[in-house]
Amino acid sequence: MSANPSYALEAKGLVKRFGGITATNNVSIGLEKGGRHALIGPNGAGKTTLVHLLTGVLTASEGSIHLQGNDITGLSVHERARRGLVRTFQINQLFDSLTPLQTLALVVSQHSGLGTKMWQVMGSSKKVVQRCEHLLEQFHLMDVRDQLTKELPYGKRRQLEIAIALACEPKVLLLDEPVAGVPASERGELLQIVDALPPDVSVLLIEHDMDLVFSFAKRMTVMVNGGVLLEGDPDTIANDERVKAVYLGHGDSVEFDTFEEIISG
Ligand SMILES: Nc1ncnc2c1ncn2[C@@H]1O[C@H](COP(=O)(O)OP(=O)(O)OP(=O)(O)O)[C@@H](O)[C@H]1O
Repeated sequence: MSANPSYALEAKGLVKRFGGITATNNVSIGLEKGGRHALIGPNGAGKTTLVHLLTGVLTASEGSIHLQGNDITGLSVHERARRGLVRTFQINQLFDSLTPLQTLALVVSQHSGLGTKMWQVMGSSKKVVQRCEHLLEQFHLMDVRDQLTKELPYGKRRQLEIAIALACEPKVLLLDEPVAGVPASERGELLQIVDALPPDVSVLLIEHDMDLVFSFAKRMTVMVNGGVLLEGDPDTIANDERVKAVYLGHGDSVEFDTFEEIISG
């Protein structure tokens, strides 16, 4: 199946069945090159399943996925990441016991094909050092660069997660709930960082926080019951009665309150 050349990432007719449950039902989505696209929908709508299909964690029952015009439907997670499809992950225990500088040195040197003996690499490769410093600055981590990650405030950990993803030089970044669990006092810095992501990186944001969604996205896809209810610009989404009804129907108070505020302007 041919791909639309204006899309960095394009999924067509994705279906995922788990026994009798259809978690993703004929989903098509196109992320423009350099796009800022949000994927929203109530709990159980199928967002996580779709992300797993896009990244290759799950294999689609039907449908196709193209990255930069190339068919990646049958490729592994690793091969998709190597081609530039990167998802943010929660920091694991390995990174917890390192500092942000050590973590980024490890990721950058591995990504550059220099291996994981980071201190040798740090000492010998000016390129790795410069890239780490740039990332630390870009993600507001300079002040905590030498602190153990497990001791960082939660907001800084989330910033490091995005920095790790960017260290892999993605063409497409799947940004998975970047502000989930971050206290209000630490959100401002995180929002600035998300806003300042490089314009040439196409971003698909999966998020429940409607303030972030509406301040970030130029396009949105709303999923319900495994399918796409509507795709459009933020105004179209905010003013659509069906979208409003979905959020009302699910009675999710946090989403409903913020959504109502946005709709009522
Ligand atoms: N491995 C699985 N086996 C069976 N059913 C599954 C599996 N994974 C997901 N589902 C079902 O698919 C549907 C979609 O779930 P999914 O987690 O993708 O939704 P979601 O939109 O990400 O929800 P949330 O916002 O709560 O994370 C749900 O009904 C869920 O129970």
